[in-house]
Amino acid sequence: MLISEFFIMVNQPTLLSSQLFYENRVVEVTLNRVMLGLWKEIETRRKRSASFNCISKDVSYTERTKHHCWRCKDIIFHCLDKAQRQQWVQTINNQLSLLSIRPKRLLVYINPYSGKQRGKWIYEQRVAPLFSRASISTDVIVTESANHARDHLKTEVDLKQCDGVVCVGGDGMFSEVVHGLVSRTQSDSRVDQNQPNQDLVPCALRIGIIPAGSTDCICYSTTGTNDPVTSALHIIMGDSQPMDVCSVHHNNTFLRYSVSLLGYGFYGDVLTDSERKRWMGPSRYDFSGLKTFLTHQYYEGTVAFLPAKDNLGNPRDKIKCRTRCHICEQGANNGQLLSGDHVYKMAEENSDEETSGDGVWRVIRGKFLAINAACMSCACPRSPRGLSPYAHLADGTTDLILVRKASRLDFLRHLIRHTNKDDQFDMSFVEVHRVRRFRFAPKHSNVISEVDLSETSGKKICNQVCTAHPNNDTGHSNWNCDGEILPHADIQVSVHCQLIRLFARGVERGTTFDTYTWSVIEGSNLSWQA
Ligand SMILES: CCCCCCCCCCCCC/C=C/[C@@H](O)[C@H](COP(=O)(O)O)NC(=O)CCCCCCCCCCCCCCC
Ligand SMILES: Nc1ncnc2c1ncn2[C@@H]1O[C@H](COP(=O)(O)OP(=O)(O)O)[C@@H](O)[C@H]1O
Ligand SMILES: [Ca+2]
Repeated sequence: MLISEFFIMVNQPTLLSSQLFYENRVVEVTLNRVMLGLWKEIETRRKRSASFNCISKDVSYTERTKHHCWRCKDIIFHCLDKAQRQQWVQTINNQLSLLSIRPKRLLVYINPYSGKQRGKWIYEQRVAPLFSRASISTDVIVTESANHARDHLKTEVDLKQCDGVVCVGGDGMFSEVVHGLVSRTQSDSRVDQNQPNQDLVPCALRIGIIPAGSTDCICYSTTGTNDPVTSALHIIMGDSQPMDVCSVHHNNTFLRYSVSLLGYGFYGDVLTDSERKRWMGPSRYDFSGLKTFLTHQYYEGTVAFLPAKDNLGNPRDKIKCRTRCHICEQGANNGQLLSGDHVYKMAEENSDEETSGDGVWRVIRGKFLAINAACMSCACPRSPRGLSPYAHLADGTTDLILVRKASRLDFLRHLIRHTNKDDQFDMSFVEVHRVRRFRFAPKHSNVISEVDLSETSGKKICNQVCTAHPNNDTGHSNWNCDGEILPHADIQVSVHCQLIRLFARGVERGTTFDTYTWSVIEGSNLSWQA
């Protein structure tokens, strides 16, 4: 018998209690009602013994490299006789069948070219054996070209035949799966994605990420690590983490969705340059990053944004998004309130504020080294706290970071702060706002005057943009949208609160809950503590 997690809560009704043998000692083992586990019977040479394997978080969690990592651990008990073993096997089996949150059938897409091109190896060697031990059946597709996974999900798959979709690769591969699933869900529900203000229908299936990419920011920000085994165990356990998705439009035409970084200026230029250097693997970003830094290009334009409600905090409040985050809960509640009542703030007469049906827009013009929107922290191995360390995964907002023109040295100081504990926003040329929607128009935009004419705020903002700087000709940058280059610089962005769900549970607080430990208590009793 093999159990891969044994999670026992105190004060729960006891289902089964027996004296078993553990490492040559007699121990009292109690099975409580709340027991999460995966298991299957295994052949054992000793007919009168049973073995339990436990999934627990790695007890060596104090080592920094092991932080937030989960590992498979084994505990072996020996039973007195076959009947006792069968009773345990059956009781646990019954309990497991009640855990409907755990996926039984998964659709897996592997990008064989992600990162260091080890996606297939990582899946086959480290993940597939765990799925099979958990009795999860899989349908595995190794992609043959870009957008293979997206188009397959959009048109071909019978989504009712699986309990979740797994992508093996980087942020780009995750983005493909998100596009496939979100678009499919909208077309099945006859929702038009081209309307920027359209409420979208949430996706029913959860998505799992087995990290094998170059940045792995989405996996890292939702689990606290980029470890494939940890991700596999989150999938097996049936964890669920809601996540915001930004829709990006140009001229009332849908362009793309984004879940992590939307970056114009610095990150757009890094990506544009790095695409030509894919052969370098993940280090292309460092190379292009250095090159872009030395180029030190700034861009002129106008940003207009709709601030988030005050109860969602602000990007510098030091409240981190953690498992079962209260801010994200508030965000979801706000969303429900707002759909019934779009006006939450009275218009104020101010030349830099525009009113629309759902609040007060603020308009900022300037010369920017970078304009970044982080819908989540964007923590990744390169920047363990991320682009916006206090951004939330599922609050319905994105943190809009405006980095104005500054000296090379100051910009370098700002960049370096992404890699240490210093506050990257505490600099005179950087400002950050928590927003629900925003627009950007580069200077000299011809197109923006046509943007969303149905909306009062849109019209006023566009007029301002088009008349403010009639004769400048600074070049445009590109938007980096989760690692894809957007074809337009003029964009409108709306955050859709909790549009998708991941097989993850967010980053957990501290270390006490991180570890499931067990101990043999004096008198040969065995108990577990969470
Ligand atoms: C001086 C060191 C400065 C380090 C600054 C690091 C900031 C890193 C923030 C990263 C945010 C990542 C957001 C995620 C984006 C991904 O969706 C997206 C796609 O990922 P995929 O290829 O895996 O599919 N990835 C990206 O767009 C890559 C962005 C990575 C940017 C790295 C920039 C490195 C900058 C180095 C500057 C060096 C200056 C040195 C001067 C002496
Ligand atoms: N079989 C394939 N051949 C070429 N490109 C692919 C294939 N499968 C997926 N892609 C594309 O590769 C790009 C990068 O994928 P990703 O998994 O994010 O790797 P990385 O993190 O190294 O950038 C994505 O834009 C994705 O659409
Ligand atoms: Ca968010």
